[in-house]
Formats: sequence, structure tokens, C-alpha cells
Amino acid sequence: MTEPLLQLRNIQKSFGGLRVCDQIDLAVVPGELHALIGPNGAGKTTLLNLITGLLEADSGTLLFKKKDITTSPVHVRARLGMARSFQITSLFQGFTVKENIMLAVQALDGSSYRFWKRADSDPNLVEPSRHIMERMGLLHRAGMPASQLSHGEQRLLELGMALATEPDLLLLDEPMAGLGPGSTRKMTELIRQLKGSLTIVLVEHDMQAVFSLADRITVLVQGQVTATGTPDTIRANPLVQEAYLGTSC
Ligand SMILES: Nc1ncnc2c1ncn2[C@@H]1O[C@H](COP(=O)(O)OP(=O)(O)OP(=O)(O)O)[C@@H](O)[C@H]1O
Repeated sequence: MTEPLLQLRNIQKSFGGLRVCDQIDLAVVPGELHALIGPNGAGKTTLLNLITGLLEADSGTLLFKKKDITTSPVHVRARLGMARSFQITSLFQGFTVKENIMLAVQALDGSSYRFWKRADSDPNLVEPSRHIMERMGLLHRAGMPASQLSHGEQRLLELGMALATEPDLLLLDEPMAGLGPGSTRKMTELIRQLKGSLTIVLVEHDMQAVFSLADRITVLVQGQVTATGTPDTIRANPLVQEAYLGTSC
């Protein structure tokens, strides 16, 4: 098997007496879109938080690009090439779409925010920002404050900001949440276009999107990995069908 880009070995996490992640083993290989699914409260978001470093595991090992990052803080993991789609609340609401994207590009470039005025005419920032806005279908919104965007557009901006850091591993936490059918289709298509050019871990409740996008799916139930496999294997797994009884996977 290809050497994993991200590997979790025997990861445990409890909140008080509640074990939320229990002996999690997970290998994400380069270039794949690996979806994490499971019923509400299964521990998916907690697992993403453990991967990005927002939370620290109680025990177990996390490897990224073969480096042990088990205790590394968020910014070290980000510098190594991990990005998570920002929550809408962390967009700079008063800044325009272009300014938000430029800030994210600037973070990659390492230059200081106090040079903002110059940054606005710096082709090294302007060109990549323009490219990202174009890719996200947000070019026509470049001058609009983030606060005035629709919910779907804000989610696209979030994704654009994550991509601006040119990650090797992109973690997406429910990118379709709260989107209508049109925006969901648009987001699905965008994620499909990203596939292959980077490795993606996707947490999503929209099973249609998950099953159409994922190369492999890991199913979490009550903090444990119940199954990992291709969409077809997962669909046919009786344990998964039991966990998802009543849903359309
Ligand atoms: N900071 C916290 N303190 C205490 N309990 C927490 C904390 N974060 C999550 N939990 C609990 O851990 C369990 C797993 O939560 P988590 O959000 O990881 O699940 P999830 O699979 O992402 O659920 P959903 O699909 O509903 O988003 C839940 O019982 C939740 O209440």
C-alpha cells in the first residue's frame, strides 16, 4: 500500500468520562478523498480537531508526512501543509472577498500584514488571489464585504482561504451544511475538481455527496472505526446499514 500522508495509530480521546475517540486507526493516502461518516455524536469533528491540533489526543500517535505530530500545535501542522476549511465565524466579515483571500495568500507568503497597502498591488499576492476567486466563482464578488455574501458564498470563501495556503492535506468539516440544492451541487463540483491535486479528508452528512466524491470512506460509530473501504464496500456493509438505518446511503 502507498505510504500514508496522514496516519493515526490507536488514538484515544475522552471528555470527562465520555470516550469520544476509541482506538482510532486511520491511514489517508496521498491524492485520495477520504470521507469520515457516522451518526451524530460519533466523534467525527473531534477527530478532525485531533488531526489539526485544536485538541490533543490522550494517547496514540499521529504521523503527517512521516513526522510525529502527536503533540504539535496547530500552526506547526499548518506549516507542514495541513489546512482546514475555516468556520464562517472566522472570516473577516468587514473585509472584502479579495482582502480575505489576499490575507490567506499573504499568510503563506509569510509577509507582514502591516504592508497591506503595498500587498494590494503586489502581483505575487494579487495574481494567486484572483486565481482562487475565479476558481471559487467569486470573482464578481471581489469587492463585496464577506458579511454581505450569501451563506453558500461564505462557504466558498472559506474553502478559497483554505486553498490559498496551498495545503497538501485539506480537511473539510461539513462543507455542505446549510446549503440549498444549487449551492450543494456547486460545492460538490468544486471538491470534485480539487480531487487528485491534493489529499482531502471530508466530514459530511450529505450521503449523496459523500458517496459520489469519496475514494474511500471510514465509518465511525460511538468513537470507533466500524469500517473502512470503497463506497461500494461501505454501502454493502451490514454494520454500516445498521448504523445508518433510515438514511439513504
Ligand atoms: N469539548 C467537548 N466537551 C465535552 N464533550 C464534547 C466536546 N466536544 C464534543 N463532545 C461530545 O463528544 C461526542 C462526539 O462529538 P463530535 O462533535 O465529535 O461528534 P460528530 O460525529 O462530529 O457529531 P455531528 O455529526 O453531530 O457533528 C458528543 O457526545 C459530544 O457531545
